[in-house]
Amino acid sequence: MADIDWSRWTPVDRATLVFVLSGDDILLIEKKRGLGGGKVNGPGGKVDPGESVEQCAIRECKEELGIDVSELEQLGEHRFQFVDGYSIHCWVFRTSKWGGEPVETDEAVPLWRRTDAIPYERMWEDDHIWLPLILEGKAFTADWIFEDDTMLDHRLTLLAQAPGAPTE
Ligand SMILES: CNc1ncnc2c1ncn2[C@@H]1O[C@H](COP(=O)(O)OP(=O)(O)OP(=O)(O)O)[C@@H](O)[C@H]1O
Repeated sequence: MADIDWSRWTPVDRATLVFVLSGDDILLIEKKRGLGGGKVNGPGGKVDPGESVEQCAIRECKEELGIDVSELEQLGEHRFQFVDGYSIHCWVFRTSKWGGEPVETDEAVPLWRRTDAIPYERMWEDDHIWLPLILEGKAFTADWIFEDDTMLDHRLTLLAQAPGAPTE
């Protein structure tokens, strides 16, 4: 963390991640392409110009899985810095309200898993550190440094309430 001034940090991209919870189950995706292609993650993607993070979360769930999510709870905030210069500010939501049946699309394959059997070995290296907090409904902000797929450093802070909307 030493050589990054997080107070002046501005991301190249903003993005979202959404976790749909249903009883003991969580809805994940096998991402087919783009950043993290081949990995398991939640549905999500880059925020379009003029769009709020919540609007992005709803749109990405529709595009990637064909479902309509609502009552999104914004719980987490990630600042991912890659050593090649790329960076992404990611907003994490959870919900137990959705409509429709998840279907495979050009971007993703739906994957229901029990929350006690999340396939962390197929996910980004950071996920096992913070996804348990999302399951518990705990709010957090976290900073991460990655070199390609390898996590070099991180700092995670639990919050008393959800992180606010992006300011940049
Ligand atoms: C480094 N450690 C990481 N750990 C967990 N999740 C990570 C992540 N790094 C990126 N992510 C997520 O991966 C998605 C990529 O999004 P993104 O680049 O938009 O890909 P996508 O192919 O959908 O692009 P388009 O929006 O279609 O352009 C997006 O949800 C983003 O938050």
